[in-house]
Amino acid sequence: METWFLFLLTISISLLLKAFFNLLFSSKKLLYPLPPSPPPTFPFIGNLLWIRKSFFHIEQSLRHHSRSLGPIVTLYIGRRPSIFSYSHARKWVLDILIDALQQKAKSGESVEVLVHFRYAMLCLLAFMCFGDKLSQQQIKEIEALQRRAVNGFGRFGVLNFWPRVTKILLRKRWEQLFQLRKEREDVLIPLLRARKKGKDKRLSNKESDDYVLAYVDTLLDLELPEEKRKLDEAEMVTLASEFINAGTDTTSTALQWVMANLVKYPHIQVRLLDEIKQIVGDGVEDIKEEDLQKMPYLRAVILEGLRRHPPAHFVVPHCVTEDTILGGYLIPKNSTINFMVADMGWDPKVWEDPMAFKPERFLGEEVFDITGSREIKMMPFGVGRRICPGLGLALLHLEYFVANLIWKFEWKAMDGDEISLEEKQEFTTVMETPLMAYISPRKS
Ligand code: HEM
Repeated sequence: METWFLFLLTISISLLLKAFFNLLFSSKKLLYPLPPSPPPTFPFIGNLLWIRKSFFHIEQSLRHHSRSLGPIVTLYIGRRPSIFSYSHARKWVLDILIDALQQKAKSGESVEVLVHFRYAMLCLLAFMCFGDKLSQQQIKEIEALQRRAVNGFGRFGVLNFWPRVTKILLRKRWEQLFQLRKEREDVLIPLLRARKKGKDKRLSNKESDDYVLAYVDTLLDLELPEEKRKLDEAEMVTLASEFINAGTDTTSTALQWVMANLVKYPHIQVRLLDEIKQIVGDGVEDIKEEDLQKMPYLRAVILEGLRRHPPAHFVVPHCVTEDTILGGYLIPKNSTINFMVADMGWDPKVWEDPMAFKPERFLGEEVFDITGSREIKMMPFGVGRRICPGLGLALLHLEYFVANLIWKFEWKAMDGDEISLEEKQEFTTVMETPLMAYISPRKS
């Protein structure tokens, strides 16, 4: 009798709970549109992609149906005759950066460089994305949104799991997520519409030097091949902000690490300056992009920076598409895997004295293959078909800004200050103690 009673009690409680959850789900306040459930075949990665979709509002599963931002960015970058096409934008951003640093140099104060690097990269990527020089106010708005999104990665990450449950238990967090998305649309949709409106006028001006093909131009033209439809505004906002986010923090973090090492090891700074001087001679104002290719030591400094301090210690999670044996272990189909990017670059079996900053290890007969297509000794941009599509752009930006920063200023640590290379995990792996440097204009 007692068992029978317990059984009935359990059933009743379950039904009550079910009714309660149903009520909650149908309550107006909680009515956020959930995208379709995660695809069944990829239990974990499916959830990850699904949450990205819900976060970024790509309801029509851009990524799942073999579309992804990576190929779209590659498509975009590939459509320009060369990445050098944005030279004037880079020069514009370089001037903004140099002006800001010059102010600081005049005041004699030390500079927290990351703030300036981030702002400069954001101006540049926003220009490439929307095709226009945005005002300081617009850049600040995008920056604030970006910081909130990036900082929210950890907080919102938990919503990957059991979304139906977290919708009840972490209701506030879901609200914040959707609020963030709305604010982002409020800022970016007007930029998108302005670009769309000016399209015909721009196309009639296609042959002029001022013409630029912006990332959003390609999104406006794009038709999803499987679904035979154009992207909607929310999807474009998602992709535009992912373009900006993916390129800003990574590049400015890498730039900070390289500059920190050049401050810490003045002999490397001097050697780099000598190389630049040898190529461009005295008295030139800026280092031009076409000069960069003649500077092997500069390339070596950048590569050593990326080896020793890769901004991403992991890649985006990948999924095994078939059972695979690796190092004697079976990795079952559909497992989520990742790669220890930083540890690969620090492997003493591959790199001599791996924790030391020695750019000369990259000076040799052969040009180092950072894509890992011959052998993988390090992979700061990932490898294979999901390799970072911004790789070429990132290397160009790093070389261009480092060369000009060293050409224009002497960089020193604060008196008696030891530059600490301790790391801290944010969206990227940044310096725990941000670089504070004294800079003084070089006498040409
Ligand atoms: C120093 C700078 C950069 C570093 C270290 C870096 C690194 C990476 C890494 C490790 C990945 C993951 C690759 C994988 O999952 O296998 C990635 C993906 C990506 N990166 Fe970069 N990146 C940088 C700059 C850029 C720039 C400038 C852009 C574009 C403007 C960009 C756009 C992307 C995109 C769109 C993806 C996703 C690719 C996909 O889903 O297939 N990145 N990046």
